Amino acid sequence: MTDVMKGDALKKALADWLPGWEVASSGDAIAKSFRFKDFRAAMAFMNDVADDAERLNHHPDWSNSYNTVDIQLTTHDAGGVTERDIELARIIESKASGKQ
Ligand SMILES: C[C@H](O)[C@H](O)[C@H]1CNC2=NC(N)=NC(=O)C2=N1
Repeated sequence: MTDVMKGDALKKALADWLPGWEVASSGDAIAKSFRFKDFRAAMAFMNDVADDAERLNHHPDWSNSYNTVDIQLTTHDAGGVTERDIELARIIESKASGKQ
């Protein structure tokens, strides 16, 4: 199983790779809120990411309200943030870019 990332190592990974992502208050997840043009754009984004989540067998914890999608990523099996979350977050960044 992949190692859980914590503390400064996790903060550095976010600073280096994932602008706007933060460690959730629980410390067990990384989080970012995305805002799109409208509800349809938010749904299109979620469907787009869903295909990658299935392919990776790694799924976001997320919610939608109109044009906003709040995302938390954690590796449930490991009980914290792992490289798999960083990988999915990077995909999410690329899918969101230019659409917000
Ligand atoms: C059985 C199945 O492989 C696991 O439940 C997968 C599915 N998707 C998952 N997604 C996430 N985010 N964390 C997991 O630990 C996880 N585990």
